[in-house]
Amino acid sequence: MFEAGALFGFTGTTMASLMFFWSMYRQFVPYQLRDYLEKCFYKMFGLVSTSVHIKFTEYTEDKGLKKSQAYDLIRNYLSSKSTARAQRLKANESKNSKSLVLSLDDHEAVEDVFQGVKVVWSLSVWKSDNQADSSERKYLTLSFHNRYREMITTTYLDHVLREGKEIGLKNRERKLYTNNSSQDYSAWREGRWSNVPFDHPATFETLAMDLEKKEGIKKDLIKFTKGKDYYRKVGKPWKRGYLLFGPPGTGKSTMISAMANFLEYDVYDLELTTVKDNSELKKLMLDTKGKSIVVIEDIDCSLDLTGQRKKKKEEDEDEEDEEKKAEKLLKRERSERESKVTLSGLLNAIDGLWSACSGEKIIVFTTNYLDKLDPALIRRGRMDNHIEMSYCRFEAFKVLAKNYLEIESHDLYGEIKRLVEETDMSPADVAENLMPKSDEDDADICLRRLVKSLEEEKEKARKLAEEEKKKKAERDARRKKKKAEEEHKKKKETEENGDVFRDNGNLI
Ligand SMILES: Nc1ncnc2c1ncn2[C@@H]1O[C@H](COP(=O)(O)OP(=O)(O)OP(=O)(O)O)[C@@H](O)[C@H]1O
Ligand SMILES: [Mg+2]
Repeated sequence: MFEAGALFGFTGTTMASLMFFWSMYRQFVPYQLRDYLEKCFYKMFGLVSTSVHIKFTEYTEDKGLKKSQAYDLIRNYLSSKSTARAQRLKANESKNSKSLVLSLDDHEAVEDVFQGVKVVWSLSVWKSDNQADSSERKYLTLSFHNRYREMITTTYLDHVLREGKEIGLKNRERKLYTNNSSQDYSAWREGRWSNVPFDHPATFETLAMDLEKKEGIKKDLIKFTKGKDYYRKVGKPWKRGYLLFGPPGTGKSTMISAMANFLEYDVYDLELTTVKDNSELKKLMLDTKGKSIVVIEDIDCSLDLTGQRKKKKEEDEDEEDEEKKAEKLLKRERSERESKVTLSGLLNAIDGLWSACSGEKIIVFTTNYLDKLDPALIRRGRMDNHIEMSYCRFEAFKVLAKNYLEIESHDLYGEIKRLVEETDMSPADVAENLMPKSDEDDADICLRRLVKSLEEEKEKARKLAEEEKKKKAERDARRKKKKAEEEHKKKKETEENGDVFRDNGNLI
């Protein structure tokens, strides 16, 4: 009835009276009676009516009783419309119990306007007449004027489903997936992945790094998320690869969380060493959903991905001490025993992911040593954006000071600026110094602690450089001596051979 009034575009006092009548009717007439009356009304009204009704049931009955995806998407779409316009709403807790989600109450209707055309959505509940059967089925009815049949059944419904999907993705509880089975005691299993709610607090605002670089990354990410049509136009899958490299504690993992929070994506943390073989890896990759970041951390340590290249390099490093060599060999043997994933398997899995999945996806590799990686793995097209996470410089320090001490300037800033520019200290270490250790620790104490720490670090680096220089000189001297000995030996051998030749000559 209300639907009919709205659809026919009654205005002014007619509409006001109708609205009053409608709210009285809704308040005082029980819904069982209302359902009956409305059915009769529609039957009678249908004979002369020019309105069209489309029913969307909560469950589809074709393959057993299966939840209808379209119904869920429409409910998502209607949630915001209902909050703004419906008279009776239902409040539910969100999945992460952090907020309330309002939606259309049963037996309630809400109006929507699309391209100037009014439509009405109503939510009804069907209950079985059979006393023994207590089940109830919900359904949504879309009502509109027949004149707009074409537009509503195509453009409008497409719009509703698309928006519903977007809203659903936005409201969903984001997840951190892992393939590492040893960590999943409290996690839910979903196919090959287990998951826990993703609740990392890192954001780009709290990430300490060069501001220009940070803005560049944000812009790149925004461009990527809006690039659906562009990627289609240039014939590329809608994916982007990031390689984050830099020393430990410079914020590579923090950056991944900031990216996920910025884009509102899920995170798949792929532990390569626990993947059995190449085909398992491919299945894992294909099992990931859209709007997600697939992460492989410390890719240089995960597997012997550099193969022959690395072995050759090791042979060249004749100065490397035995202990280190044995440790590396043990590590490689262990990873070979645990996993049979190869470099080409990884490349294929990434390319499979690139081409076979729908929806936008980002893959991130992190490493402490860029030069240890095979060029094929990090070439543009696979890893489109190479981002260096560096030691804490003044810009990054200011962000950390703001985060940890809530200050934007201080007398010590000048000294700190000089020190951080000439000392390599990771943001993790700077942050540790800035963190108050007791209630008495104010900004002044924390900054002085940082200055002291930076000075110590500087001194340590100076001593280390001196030692390195000394070691290098010794190494050079050893090499020179070895070379001279070899040359001397060679010369001696040539002379001896010459003597034998002369002796032989004499004999002849
Ligand atoms: N750039 C940064 N901005 C803000 N906090 C940072 C930054 N870098 C490090 N931190 C702090 O230091 C901690 C360790 O950083 P993170 O784990 O991101 O380093 P990483 O580069 O991934 O190190 P690794 O190479 O050892 O994995 C973080 O929890 C965070 O608190
Ligand atoms: Mg890390």
